[in-house]
Amino acid sequence: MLPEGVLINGLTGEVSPGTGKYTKRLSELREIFQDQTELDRLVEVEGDPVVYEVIEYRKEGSDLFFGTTTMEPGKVSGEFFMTRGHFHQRRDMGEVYYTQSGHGVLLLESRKGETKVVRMDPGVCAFIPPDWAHRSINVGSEKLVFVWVCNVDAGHDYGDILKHGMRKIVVDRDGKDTIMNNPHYSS
Ligand SMILES: O=P(O)(O)OC[C@H]1O[C@](O)(CO)[C@@H](O)[C@@H]1O
Ligand SMILES: [Fe+2]
Repeated sequence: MLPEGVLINGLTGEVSPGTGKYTKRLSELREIFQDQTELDRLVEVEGDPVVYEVIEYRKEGSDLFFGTTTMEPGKVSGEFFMTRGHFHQRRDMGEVYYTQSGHGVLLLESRKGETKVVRMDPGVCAFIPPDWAHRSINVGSEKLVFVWVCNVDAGHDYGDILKHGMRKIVVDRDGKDTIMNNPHYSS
């Protein structure tokens, strides 16, 4: 394993050299949005738009890996495009998100049910403590691009968020991103 400088384009999220990538489209995120009828309509009319793309840089044998998440702007009945959201399988491992461009909200929730919000504006480096669920939301009108750094063993635990939702949602109210209680949250 040798050191290496990796070029990250803060406007497009391109990683050179990257070692893997995936894309999430709206139809794959159906369960996490409030208005699924409107989501189905958007998928039909807009041809299943991309919501976010993740590109990673990972080296076999390293304890750390990093990458970019690039989120498209968009809404479903006023609810902004967001990631699935997850806890880490390893409860002792956190993460770092460093925003490069665009504007977002990082929604965090502890196991005890505390909610925190960190604004994702260019230059903000967000600390995600171990055992806090995290979801990023693009509240702007351009791409939201951020770099994340994590332990390779952290893993993703999507189960709890998928089953119960998060306690808060982020919606457009009169042109302003607004944090509201999730009417569909189930404890
Ligand atoms: O894995 P999710 O919740 O769909 O969100 C994707 C984001 O989370 C990560 O898994 C990093 O924790 C990245 O791949 C990306 O920032
Ligand atoms: Fe994570």
